Amino acid sequence: MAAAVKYQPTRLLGHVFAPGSSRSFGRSLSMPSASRNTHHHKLNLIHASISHVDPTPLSISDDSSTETESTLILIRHGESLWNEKNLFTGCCDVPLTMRGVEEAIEAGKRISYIPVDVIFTSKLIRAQMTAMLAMTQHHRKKVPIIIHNESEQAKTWTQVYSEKTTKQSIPVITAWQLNERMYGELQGLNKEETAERYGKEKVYEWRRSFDIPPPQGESLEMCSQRAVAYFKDFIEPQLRSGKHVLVAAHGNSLRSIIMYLEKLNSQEVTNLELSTGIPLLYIYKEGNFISRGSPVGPTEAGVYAFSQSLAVYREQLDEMSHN
Ligand SMILES: O=C(O)[C@H](O)COP(=O)(O)O
Repeated sequence: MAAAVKYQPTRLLGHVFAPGSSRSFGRSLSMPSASRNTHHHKLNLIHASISHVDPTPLSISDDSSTETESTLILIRHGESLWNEKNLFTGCCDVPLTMRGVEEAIEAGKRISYIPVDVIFTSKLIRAQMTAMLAMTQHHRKKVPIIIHNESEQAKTWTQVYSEKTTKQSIPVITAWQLNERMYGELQGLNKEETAERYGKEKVYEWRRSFDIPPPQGESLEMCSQRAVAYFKDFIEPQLRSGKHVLVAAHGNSLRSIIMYLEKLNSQEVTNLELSTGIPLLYIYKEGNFISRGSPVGPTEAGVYAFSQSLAVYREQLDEMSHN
């Protein structure tokens, strides 16, 4: 008999996608075989940098089986200074505004009781700031620490020599493959002026279509070829091993990943919009991704009780904070 948990199911608010029940996908996600040495080398480096991390125990013990499930949280960065100026940003590296900082902290509150064992983010400061600010709100109080594997010296000079400290840390992996899509000759241009110059339809096509790139830039399809490949090769294996993952990235690199997770077609992804700083929650179980919309608040029971193991984890944190 499943253990009774304090947090009872309530309907999740703020579904980002079509309202209604969660959508799980029967497709078993097999990790593509990696042939390139650099790829294996990078995979080993990631495994090495987080192998010490024991997945936060989240297992359901019930009559039928002890199934392990893991959580995936996706967050688009908070508002950036160029978002505020309505400029195309792409791969330009600009920081958050104060509002973006507040959005990141609010996002952190909303996921503050959901387990995070490893964080993936892009090479761009607005996504890295969002990840680090969000984690200041987490009740587990582990320290996110950016992993530097870019050279042998970087690895040596950033070595942590305390097992206890290592166990109290969350590795943060930065990857250019998660960068925002490169907006080419639109980067730095004002979106409204660009629409006046090229026409609203053309700019909408560049911004939201799947396979039409902006001038000298990436289409969403081109972006997904790097972002989704990275997700499959480096992030999915972590989920499969039971680790709970937070990905802090960008509007389009995340749209391409969600297109993969939700099996959206090129028309559906055109209609997919991601707000800045809103966390999206998925449960990964037996190779399937179950979309759970966006947690509205840290106390929202629905986030924890729709998956009993999350509810148990929530209670463990409550007990930790009372001890
Ligand atoms: O790169 C940008 O300008 C924004 O991050 C996303 O822009 P978009 O909403 O036009 O894709």
